[in-house]
Order: sequence, then structure tokens, then C-alpha cells
Amino acid sequence: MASMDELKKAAGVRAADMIKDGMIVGLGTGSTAAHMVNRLAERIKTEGIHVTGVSTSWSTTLQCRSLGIPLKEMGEVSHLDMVIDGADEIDPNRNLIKGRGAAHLLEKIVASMTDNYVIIADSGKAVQQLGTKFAVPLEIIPGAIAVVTERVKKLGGEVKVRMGAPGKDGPVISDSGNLIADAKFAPIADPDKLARDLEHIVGIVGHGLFINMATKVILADEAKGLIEF
Ligand SMILES: O=C[C@H](O)[C@H](O)[C@H](O)COP(=O)(O)O
Repeated sequence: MASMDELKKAAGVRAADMIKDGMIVGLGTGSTAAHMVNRLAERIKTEGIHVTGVSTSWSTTLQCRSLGIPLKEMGEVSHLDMVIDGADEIDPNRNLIKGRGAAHLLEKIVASMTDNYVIIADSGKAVQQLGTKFAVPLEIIPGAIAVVTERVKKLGGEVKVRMGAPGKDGPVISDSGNLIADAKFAPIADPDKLARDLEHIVGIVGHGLFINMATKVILADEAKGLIEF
């Protein structure tokens, strides 16, 4: 029986093998994206392909540096040939919840730079409706936490500031210096509307709903192998 990690690796390897020589590629964050980055490094070494990455977090940047993957700064580019990333929930329309690792704001900026956005995951991430298992991660300007909590409540969500244990006392602070919180909604009937409503709340600089962004999903399933849609 394949472990969860083996399934994530299968999806990561499949996506890394889609990268072509000469591409500039956005590299996501998380345990599944890490497998993709490892495979990309292996291809750069063994096949001699020239690929430049754009990282979505300090975590991925450090991994790329240790593996010798050349990187460009996010602020230097406005178009990417491809972006590959993991997700926390994926619905049948390829809408996503992302941000378990607090990287969703930078991941969304990078994802907005491509029309080739590939999501990789084990099949346990597939849901019929977003919000089934996960809360919606928010990135919030610290001084706006009280007003954001009130406004999100009016939309039916319960906001909890995410705590940094075991590696840090107090709240999780994003790579951009903002507070991370999670807003729990009942399964989300209209994710597109909720995404727009959250964008209208001053003080929220990013949320983990990724609507109509992914162009391909690769799911690794124990019984069915790789599923693409
Ligand atoms: O902030 C983290 C990201 O959105 C991740 O891509 C997402 O949480 C999936 O991570 P993993 O592949 O570790 O489940």
C-alpha cells in the first residue's frame, strides 16, 4: 500500500516532468510541492535543462538554494510559463483552498502570472464542496484583526488567529509580516461570491480561496493511479 507521501511524490514527479527546457516556473510551497522541486533539481542535473524558478516562500527558496535551482525574484517577473503548487482542498471545478502553510498570498500572486497553473495533490484533497474539511486561511494586517473578525462573522465565518506552536510562541506571521488567521465557514455554497466578499474587507490582504485559477489538477490515488482533470 502506497503511503500518503509516496502519493504526493508521484503527483510532484509527474508535474516536474511537464517542465520544458528554457521555462521560467513558479514553484509552490508545502510537502507536495517539495517533491516537485526535488524532481526538478534532479532533471536540471541529469538532463542539463535550463529552468529558472520563482519561489512562493522562504521555505521553497531555501530548498531551491540547497539544490542549486536558479531563482528569480518574484518582483522581477510578470509572466511565468508555468506554476506548480499543492492545495488543501480541490473541488470538481478546480477551485481550491490553499494556505495551510501560510504561503497563500505569495502563491496567489505567482499563480496570477500564468495561464498554465498545475495543482498537485494526493486524492484525499478532493472534495465536492470547498470548506468541507478546511477553514479559509486569511492574511491580515495586524491592526485590522478586530474589524476583520467582525466583518467575516457577518459573512458567516468564525475567525481564529493561527498560533505558531511548536516552533514559535504567539501567532503565525507570514513571510510578508502579516497575521495569519483561519475563517471557518460551513461548506461554502458559492466560493466565487465568498472570495469577492472577503476581498471587499479592508485589512484582509489575501485569502486562501483560489477561484478559476488552476488549469490542471494532478491527483495521485492509491487505487486509480494518477488522475488528471
Ligand atoms: O501555504 C501552503 C500552501 O498553500 C500549500 O501548497 C498547501 O497547504 C498544500 O500543502 P501540502 O502539499 O503540504 O499538503
